[in-house]
Amino acid sequence: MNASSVNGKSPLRALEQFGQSPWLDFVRRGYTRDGSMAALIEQDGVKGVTSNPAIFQKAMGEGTDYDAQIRDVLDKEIVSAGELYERLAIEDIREVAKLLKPVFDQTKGIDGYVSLEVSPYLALDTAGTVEEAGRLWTAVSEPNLMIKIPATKEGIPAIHQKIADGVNINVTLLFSLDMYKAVVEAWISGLEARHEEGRSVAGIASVASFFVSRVDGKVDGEIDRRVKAGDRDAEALKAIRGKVAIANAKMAYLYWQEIMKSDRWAKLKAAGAQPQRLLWASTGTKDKAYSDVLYVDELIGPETVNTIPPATLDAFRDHGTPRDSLEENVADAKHVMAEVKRLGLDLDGMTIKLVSEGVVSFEEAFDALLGSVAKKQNDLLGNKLTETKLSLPKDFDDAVKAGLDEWRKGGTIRRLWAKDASVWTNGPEAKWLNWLGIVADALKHLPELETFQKEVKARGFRQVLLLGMGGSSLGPEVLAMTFGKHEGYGHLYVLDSTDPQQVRTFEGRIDPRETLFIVSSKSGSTLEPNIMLSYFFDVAKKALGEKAGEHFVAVTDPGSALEKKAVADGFWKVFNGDKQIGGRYSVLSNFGMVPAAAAGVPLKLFLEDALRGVKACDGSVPPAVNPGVLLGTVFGVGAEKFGRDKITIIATKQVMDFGAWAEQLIAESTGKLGKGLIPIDDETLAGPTHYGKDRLFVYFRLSNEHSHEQDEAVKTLIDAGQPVVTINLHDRRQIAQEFFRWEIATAVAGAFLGINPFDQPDVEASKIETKKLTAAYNETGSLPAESPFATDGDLEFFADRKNAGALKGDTTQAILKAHFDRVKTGDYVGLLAYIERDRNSIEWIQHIRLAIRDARAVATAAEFGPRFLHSTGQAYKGGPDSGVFLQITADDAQDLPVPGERYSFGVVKAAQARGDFDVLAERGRRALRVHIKGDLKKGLATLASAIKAAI
Ligand SMILES: O=C(CO)[C@@H](O)[C@H](O)[C@H](O)[C@H](O)COP(=O)(O)O
Ligand SMILES: O=C[C@H](O)COP(=O)(O)O
Repeated sequence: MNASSVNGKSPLRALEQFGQSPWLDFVRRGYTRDGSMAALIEQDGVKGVTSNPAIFQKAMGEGTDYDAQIRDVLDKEIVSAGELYERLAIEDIREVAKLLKPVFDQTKGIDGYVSLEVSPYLALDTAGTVEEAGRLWTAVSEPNLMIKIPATKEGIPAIHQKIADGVNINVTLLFSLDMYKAVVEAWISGLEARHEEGRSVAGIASVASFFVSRVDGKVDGEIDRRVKAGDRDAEALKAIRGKVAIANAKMAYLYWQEIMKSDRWAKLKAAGAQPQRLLWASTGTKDKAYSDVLYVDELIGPETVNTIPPATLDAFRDHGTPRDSLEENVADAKHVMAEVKRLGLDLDGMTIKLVSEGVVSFEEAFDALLGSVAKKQNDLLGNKLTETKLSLPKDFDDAVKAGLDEWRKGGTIRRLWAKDASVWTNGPEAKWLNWLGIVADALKHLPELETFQKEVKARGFRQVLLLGMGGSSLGPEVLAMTFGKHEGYGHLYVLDSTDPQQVRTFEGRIDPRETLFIVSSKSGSTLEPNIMLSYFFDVAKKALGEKAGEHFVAVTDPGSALEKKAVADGFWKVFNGDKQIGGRYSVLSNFGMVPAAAAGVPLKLFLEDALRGVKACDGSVPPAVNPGVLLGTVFGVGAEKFGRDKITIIATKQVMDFGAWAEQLIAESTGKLGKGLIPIDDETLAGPTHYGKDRLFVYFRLSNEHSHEQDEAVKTLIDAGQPVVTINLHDRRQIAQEFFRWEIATAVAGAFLGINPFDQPDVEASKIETKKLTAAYNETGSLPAESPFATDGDLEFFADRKNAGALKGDTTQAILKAHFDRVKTGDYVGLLAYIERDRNSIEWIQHIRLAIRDARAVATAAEFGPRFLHSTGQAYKGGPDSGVFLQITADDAQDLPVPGERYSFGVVKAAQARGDFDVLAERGRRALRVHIKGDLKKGLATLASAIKAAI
């Protein structure tokens, strides 16, 4: 038996004789399950348990204790790291609560509690704390649970509220007498509020966790600093070293005794309330010069709790000195406090600092904890998640790490999820963020989509033709290209052009009698889908008569002109979008899901994959392991710090159309105010010498495709020091994950660039210019006259005065040479072709872009109008002034009328090209338009030779 035993009991067991309840400041599943915790309760008289983020970080961050439950959860559900942590923590807390229940019963609810802390991220958020405290209380649902709320300024009203709600509360991070007084007030007034409302105040337990050792840590540090600096009060300072924390705690106890004598308390006590006890926390000795049981020995007194970490508990059991120490030497304690004042030690300032440091250190512990949980989750999910590998030069990699840490410290991904516009420009961003919740929403409405899918199948459509632009067409196009045709469903075609020949080609691919037409337009007022609708409705009417509407479905925002038209024309169905989701962020909403349903894509599986992406990018997943933040940080840091703003997307064959969607997302979101990222899609891979230092490569790779050659080529780039992000998809369906991940990444990159990633001012500008021109046409029957500044055979050259002035020359080659000679290192060349996007023209434009890239080692973009106007067009006009553009227009061999309009498709396309050019010119961009007269094929061939000769 130990020398300090009392009445034959171990020092630990003896504490109860002095009215103190020892609690254990520790939780770990293995410890609970292997009987160790039960032994402490039974043999050592431990009467309660506390947890905190740091404790859980140690428990969950190491070992395999939690793997079985993690596996079990992941088998059944798709969850975020935050949700997973909560499941684990709740299970731990419930298991401990069960072990402590006998103590709770025996002590009639005085002891036997286990504490679970609200997220430290909410420490400065009253409403969030109130909500989470209530949620955790309900989720654990054990009578002997205490919810821990920190004693911050914002925590105080939450404490009041939750006590009034009848929740057991452990107030944590309490360092000063003043704050303790505020806590007591919150507790007592919370009970009073209940009492006044006639609700019972019995059985509501509370402790105020007064932190001890950290106070000495802070004060002693200051004392040491002053002594070292030769302070004239050095001796007096040394005399109180290691004594302030205990004296401070004793002052709190004196205050508690006063309260217990107050009339306010007497009333509540008479009504059956139980006192809020002081709990000594942070009682492990940090300074090795002191006794390892100092903060237990000296703070023993009636109606108190000491929550003791395991090592201190062992030490106290071994050589603690139980005695009534708390009320001992009170005069000395007062003297110490007086000395603190006299010696000018700023205890108030230090305790304020301790609170904020305490919050930060719990946040950091929580970050680490969630990081470990996310990592474990990723490991266990394996191939169910896409995989990302960064191959960045050292300085780039370091800057990315710094950027991620900046996001971690700022809690920025949580702020993004909370729709906090200060992440970007403090502008109207918050109202464009409903895409964050759209997948969960779509899953809720799955039955509606599945019914539609069944009906489509039952009606036996053989083709599905989607009419839409940009955000309304590019996502569906990825689905069509990536997933192909599904048995029993029609082939999905996506038309996003006003080129008469292109429209005609699509018309030739369908039979209106067996086609389902999907007209997609968020605004419902976009020119292209409206005229495509007029045209194809006419086509359908001719084939189906009055029943034409039954072959049409509209996807549009509620109340749009398209919705009205759809109703008036007897469309089969109208699906609504969400007005708080912009087009390019809408693929996982009805804008992607309706065509997916019509094409027979397995919706549930697709959305579940999308949900995996959502959960992986959740606000609870720390930046370093959050795939969205990671990619966005690489983009943002690459552009801002290294000038690597050409996001060059290399993809394996089966997933290559993703680039066309990503291109719009990136360019339209970030390319504004002279800043931005320029996506370079589908530019065939070459050797390192063809690339400048402005590139960042993303290798989007379906792992089961045979892409050995591409892999090797990418490796060569990495070896040559080019930065490459490799994204491995294990299944095509994981495109769904990547959709969401790239949306987050774009929003994150936007934050790094300091722009609003949800508007598109310059796209609007060209729409206005086009409208002016088509309106003029409707009035006059022709577009405003224009004349080329030069003509060479079948090629005519147009430009604004400034560009024309810089492009002097009589021959095609001379003009083109002058134009391409304006290309500098770090620039990119954009070929903007307003012609039919068919195999020949795609081959032509690819051939030319590669020739330019190889001759000038610059990035190239090959785009078709008017499609790109709703996509990269934003960045070309609003982004960095590093683009050199060659617009290509041509005579239409055969125009196509737009039913009900004076203008034709050809006129619209011409107006769009001119509107586009006018805005480029107005923005001072280096641009030239070449118009091919007569035969297109011949004209393209002439142009190709001239370009090659000019570069
Ligand atoms: O607040 C409670 C109990 O209510 C404790 O769990 C408290 O968080 C811990 O005692 C401290 O965080 C431990 O502090 P320290 O030993 O790291 O200074
Ligand atoms: O990216 C969006 C396009 O500009 C089309 O807009 P919309 O869906 O309102 O027709």
